[in-house]
Amino acid sequence: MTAPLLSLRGVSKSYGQIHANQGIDLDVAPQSIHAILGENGAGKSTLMKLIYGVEMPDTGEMLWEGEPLKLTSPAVARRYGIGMVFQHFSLLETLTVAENIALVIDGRKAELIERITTLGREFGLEVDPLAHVHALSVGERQRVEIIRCLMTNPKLLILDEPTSVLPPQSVTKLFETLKKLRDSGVSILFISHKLEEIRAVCDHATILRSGLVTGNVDPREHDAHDLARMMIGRDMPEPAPAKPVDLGEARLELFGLSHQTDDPFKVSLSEITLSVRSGEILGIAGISGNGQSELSALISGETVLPEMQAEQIQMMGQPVGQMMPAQRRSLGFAFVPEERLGRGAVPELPLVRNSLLTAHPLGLLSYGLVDKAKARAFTQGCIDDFDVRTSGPDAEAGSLSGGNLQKFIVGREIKLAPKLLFVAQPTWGVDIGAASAIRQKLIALRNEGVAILVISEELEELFELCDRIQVLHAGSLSPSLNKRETRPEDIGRFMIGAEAGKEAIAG
Ligand SMILES: Nc1ncnc2c1ncn2[C@@H]1O[C@H](COP(=O)(O)OP(=O)(O)OP(=O)(O)O)[C@@H](O)[C@H]1O
Repeated sequence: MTAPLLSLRGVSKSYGQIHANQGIDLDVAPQSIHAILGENGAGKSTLMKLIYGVEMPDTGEMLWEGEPLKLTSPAVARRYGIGMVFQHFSLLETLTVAENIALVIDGRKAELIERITTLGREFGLEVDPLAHVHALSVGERQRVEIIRCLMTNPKLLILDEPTSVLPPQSVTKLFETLKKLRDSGVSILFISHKLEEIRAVCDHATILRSGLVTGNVDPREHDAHDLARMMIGRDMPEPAPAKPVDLGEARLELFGLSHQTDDPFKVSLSEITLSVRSGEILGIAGISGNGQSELSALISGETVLPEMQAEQIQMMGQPVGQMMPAQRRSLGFAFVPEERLGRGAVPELPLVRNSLLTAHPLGLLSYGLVDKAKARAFTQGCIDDFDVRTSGPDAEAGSLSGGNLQKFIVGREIKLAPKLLFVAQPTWGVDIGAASAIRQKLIALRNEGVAILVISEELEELFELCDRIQVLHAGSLSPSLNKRETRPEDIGRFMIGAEAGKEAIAG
């Protein structure tokens, strides 16, 4: 290979007892798209933090174009030409694109607008510099983040799971952009759990397992199955088939539910009708920002309806529109919110305390006090059953890697033995092995007669999991589509609103 742009030699980083990166050797070639692959908690984010100067290695050395590299902060990294686009965007919603960029890039406004437009045209990152960020789709926001990074003229661009937030159309566009960037001389480090994407866009892949490099391959020469084996160290389990189950009673029903909002950042819902029965999984497809969070809040009880609409949401045959979340849970409802930190778990609290948030009715309290032994046993059960990689029940939720925290939250809710389970983005950020384990558990629950509602942006996931699918677009829900009679393209048309008003195949 030509002399590397960036080299790491024997780089290690530990957090207390946890060896997040151990003796990492890595060479990133100029003009390459280089994937970093690994299970949840394998150490990918830690490695990126070292390369972007957010953290410093305990031992080992880094070289930039053959010269020793010491990064004491992201500002130093940027001076070398290392840029990073984070998974969670950092744009201010009330400002325009140009104003956001002006916060970090020097230059007169007219000049910045000109540069934003030129870069956009050159790399397929078109976005209106005068648009307010709140009015942009997720794909457009990501383009703004990438443009902002490009305006610092990076030689190395780090993208942390850039496709997890994007609808399929934008993923294809992003890949074209990345190839153009590579051809113009930029190297890209790309973290993703989606093996097919890595095969489509990357020319090199480094695989991490438990903080160690376990492989360096050309991903185009290996199929997704091979890559998965290198990541998890064993073969992938086959998906569990959904058994034919006699459908039972309706456990969640929404009757023509409309909900208006004056908030310009929120979506009003119109005439939402759906029903989930015992023994089935209903999926809600759609690009986020089309009313998913508003619908979730209404179902979970975070948003309570006025009295006249109380009957429009029913759980286990009872009107719940006016009930608080805890009352709904007492009927046998469990919920995994999309946002793990803050909504699904409190980052500063240990896992054992996070168990109590929703599992306290399982006898974890006695006479109003926490039964410590029971709470620990429940938490340890979740950790064991859902293969949560952590030091134990006392670990702070915020110290778990994203995917491991997701496994913990899904596990906690499943262990409540709900009658009705609502999961938003069940495998967001979860690695391929754990994602298939979570899906298997959901299908097993369905086979046992639980009613399950899933919101997901990943069509493949919905096709694997669901019996029926409905698509949410601009606050309206499509008719129910029976999975067996539906193709992904049919769903895709509803996702972009092209099918609105047409009759669909009833499920
Ligand atoms: N600030 C921290 N304090 C304690 N432990 C940490 C910290 N940051 C990371 N870890 C631990 O280091 C290990 C590697 O985590 P890292 O976030 O790098 O994994 P990852 O491969 O990016 O995972 P994911 O795909 O789930 O995001 C994990 O065991 C994690 O719990």
